[in-house]
Amino acid sequence: MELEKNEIDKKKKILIVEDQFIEAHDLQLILEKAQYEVIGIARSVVQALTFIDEEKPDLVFVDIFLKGTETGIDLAKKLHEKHIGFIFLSANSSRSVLEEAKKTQPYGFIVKPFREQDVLITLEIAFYRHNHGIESQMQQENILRESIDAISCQPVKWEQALLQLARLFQTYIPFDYLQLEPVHNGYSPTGLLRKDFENYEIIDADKIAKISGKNKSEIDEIQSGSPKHEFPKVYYDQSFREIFQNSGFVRLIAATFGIRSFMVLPVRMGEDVFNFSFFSRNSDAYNNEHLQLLTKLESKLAKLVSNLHNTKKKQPNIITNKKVDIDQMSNGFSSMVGNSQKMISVFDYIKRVAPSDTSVLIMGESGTGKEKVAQSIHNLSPRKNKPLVVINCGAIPNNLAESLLFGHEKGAFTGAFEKRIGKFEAADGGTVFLDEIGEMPMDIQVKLLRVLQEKEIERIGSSSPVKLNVRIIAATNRNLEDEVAAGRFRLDLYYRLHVFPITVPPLRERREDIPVLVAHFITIFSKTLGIDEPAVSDHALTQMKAYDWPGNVRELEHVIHRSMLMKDGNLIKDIILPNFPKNQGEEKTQEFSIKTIHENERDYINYILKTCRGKVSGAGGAAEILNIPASTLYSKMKKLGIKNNPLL
Ligand SMILES: Nc1ncnc2c1ncn2[C@@H]1O[C@H](COP(=O)(O)OP(=O)(O)OP(=O)(O)O)[C@@H](O)[C@H]1O
Repeated sequence: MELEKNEIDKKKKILIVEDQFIEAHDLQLILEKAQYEVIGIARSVVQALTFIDEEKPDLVFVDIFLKGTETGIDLAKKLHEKHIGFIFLSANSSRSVLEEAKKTQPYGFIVKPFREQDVLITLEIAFYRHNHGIESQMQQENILRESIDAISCQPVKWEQALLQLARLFQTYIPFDYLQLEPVHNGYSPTGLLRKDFENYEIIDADKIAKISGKNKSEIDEIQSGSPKHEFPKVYYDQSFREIFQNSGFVRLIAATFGIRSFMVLPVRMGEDVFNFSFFSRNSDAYNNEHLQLLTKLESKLAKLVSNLHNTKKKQPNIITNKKVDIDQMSNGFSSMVGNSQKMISVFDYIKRVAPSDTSVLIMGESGTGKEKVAQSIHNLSPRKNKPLVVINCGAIPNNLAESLLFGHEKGAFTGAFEKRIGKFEAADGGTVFLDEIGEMPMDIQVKLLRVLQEKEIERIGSSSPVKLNVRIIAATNRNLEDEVAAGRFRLDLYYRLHVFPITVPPLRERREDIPVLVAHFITIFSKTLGIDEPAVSDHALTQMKAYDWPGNVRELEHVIHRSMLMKDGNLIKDIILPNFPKNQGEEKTQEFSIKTIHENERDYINYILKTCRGKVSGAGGAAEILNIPASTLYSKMKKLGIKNNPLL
């Protein structure tokens, strides 16, 4: 960890925010002994902010529970906005507090009473994460800059370039609808609506008119009557509700595509302004980091737009409203399928993390596809032509673990007749996938930490370490935080691995994926069995969608295999489902997670009503936004059992 040691040599400035005198003092002694400069001890958030303004600290230790009206979590939110790293100190590790605290993105947690070594290791990790964060932000910016330049220089059509841009942005700034629109020249936008992981539909003004049921002149009017965006801004929660009320245009887009947050960057090109608007169906899709990244790209985007605009003028006959396959390349996803929003997010994360050397921690229940995710990351990385070595940490006998992972020299122990290369060395240049990392023995965890930190291993019986270049991907179906709390997993290792977490959702939370997974497994098994692909009856599909899938995708795979062996003719009529009691050990949210049209309609009306604070009729009311008479809305609400609460 050379980087951290050098940084420590520069005497990092640390602020302690802790109202317990003895604990604050102990911490100060530990830090000063380790050559950190403690700039002060604040007893409250107000005091802390004064210290922060006067002497910008490099890192802050924050007690979660502080005297006064504001807690350590309130301070953490402010530190996050100021890009100052912080570590929480807490005696209380209740899950709800931990969840709240985690949302503020701390660099670490220390549970009181703390030991000196816990403090120092957590600090090292914190500085590593801080530097790593800055590094990866710069990497993202560089990749985007270069790629936008590359798109600008290509002699491609306007829509093709936009699709490339959408694909590029999606990895760094997620969106469901991206719109590029000149501000002064009437309403002639080009929008891209995400259909699934790789497909976008081009939406122009005619299409918006068609989908929203308004004519073009009405839309022009809405557009010209809506406030213009002067500055780059993120709109979510309250600010989204306000702009929703004030801007007919935002209401139109939100109602047409089910949008709940957005971010806009006005790109200036001389007198002209061109808005880049990213819309999402998630209410918390965008943050200030996204905005900063986007703002830094303004000049590149201006150049791109002026190039594209010129191309567009020369090509009046562009084809719009066409579903375009954005990525003709093979996607590298190790034959993973899924088109639910949740799996599309997983694919986005994979694509984003694959090119770097960042460690990845994949979490999810057994059989959800964690190993597939690891394979995909490897296949999409520059290491793809080097080995991917899979190690099942739960299956290694304790006494053999070290030799198996790190190798041994000849004669290192009784029975070591020959020198043996360990799994890590075998993966040099490639990736090590540590499956079931939660089951790794404690003494091996220490050695793994060393591989991660110092990038070297030592074979048993050898006194000289071997330098290694491996990327670590780990997976677990256990809750590692619980394992840490129970003393079975090292906190420092957890933080080292948790740099880029990906959670693979259980199948019961993405039942929309069942038809594509079924089709996928049918194709595979038909090939191996040498038979024609059978059809699946509606009844069988309904059975599968209603089942809880405690064994996730692996269980679905087995069920399809069994059903194909027992099928009647060329049709799978019934599915033989294992006799698991429903809800076994798992929380069950709904009988069917795929919603009916009525349920969707009810959710959407409820959402609009909430946005309009319960106002049904008149200007700015839900009926106006939904573009239906108020009487129709009232009868729909009655039919769908919607009770309006004007205080919402
Ligand atoms: N999205 C997917 N598309 C296609 N096949 C999948 C998908 N997800 C999982 N599978 C298949 O389901 C089976 C289980 O997947 P995998 O082994 O990756 O799960 P896992 O989460 O690593 O399981 P475990 O926790 O038991 O190690 C495999 O045969 C895999 O090919």
